[in-house]
Amino acid sequence: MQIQSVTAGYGSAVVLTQIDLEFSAGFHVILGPNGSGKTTLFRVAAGILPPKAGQIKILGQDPLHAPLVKQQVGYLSHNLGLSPNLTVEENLLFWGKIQGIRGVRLRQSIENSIDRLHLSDILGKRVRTLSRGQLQRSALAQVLLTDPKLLFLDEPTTGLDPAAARTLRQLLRDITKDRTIIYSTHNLYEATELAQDITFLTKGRVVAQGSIEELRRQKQLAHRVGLRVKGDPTPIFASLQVNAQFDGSHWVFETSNEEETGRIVESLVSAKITVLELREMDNPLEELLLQLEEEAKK
Ligand SMILES: Nc1ncnc2c1ncn2[C@@H]1O[C@H](COP(=O)(O)OP(=O)(O)OP(=O)(O)O)[C@@H](O)[C@H]1O
Repeated sequence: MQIQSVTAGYGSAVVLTQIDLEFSAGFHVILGPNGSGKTTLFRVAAGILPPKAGQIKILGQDPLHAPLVKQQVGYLSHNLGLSPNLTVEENLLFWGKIQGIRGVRLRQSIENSIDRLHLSDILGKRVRTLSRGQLQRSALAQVLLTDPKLLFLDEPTTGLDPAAARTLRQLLRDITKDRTIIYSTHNLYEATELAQDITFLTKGRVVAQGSIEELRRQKQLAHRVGLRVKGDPTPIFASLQVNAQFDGSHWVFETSNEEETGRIVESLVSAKITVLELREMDNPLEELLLQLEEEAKK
């Protein structure tokens, strides 16, 4: 999907300014502070909110001129879009009919959704009686009913316990193939785990985009690496001019990229130092987010 020179907002207020983005099949994460415009970007990109300027292309078509293309779009919003007084199954049936699915095809789609999202135990429950995790799963089942090729998921794991969030992430990984998933979250661990690339929004503008490695290079972020070893690594660190500090369990040092880390580990192993553990000491996205927020204040 493509977002071309888009400016958008509400009434006279401009929220997004000159956004140019292109997303191919795969998993794309949008990060940004509260109010930076992530939901607004989703609403414009999904063809719900018309842009003030610029153009959206979904599978090559502008949803404002070719509204049928919106059938290829699934959008899981903050409010989840379920009717509270209907049961989960009634919601699925109702949504399927609104989307023009009927008969055997509707039954099959509902069964697929029930299977994928483990809904069989709660099918007969009224939505207003569901827990947060059950709500999220039901809403996602509804979104997936039409088998959309383009999925917008606005903070889908918010409010889920760690096990439920992990289950949902696993499911999303399973369905990514052949789909474009655009995903917003405030959870940096989740972003690191899932993202093929990351787009940072600040004050309605794209301030950085790329894979984590690309962003690290662009913003010259150092890797802070911790090594737990058996043996004395200090002679090797000295010969490689690595300034490593022992923090009580790990030798911690900065490297500029993964290749350099690899060379240090190889040297240690060649010198018969056993490497018990290698870990990244900081989440690079956290560093990046803080750096971008600082830059935005200037
Ligand atoms: N329906 C609306 N009418 C007017 N202004 C709105 C509307 N929805 C959002 N805004 C404003 O647009 C700006 C961006 O909001 P948006 O919800 O897109 O941000 P966000 O990055 O998704 O935030 P969060 O991380 O808190 O969910 C905010 O200043 C918000 O007040």
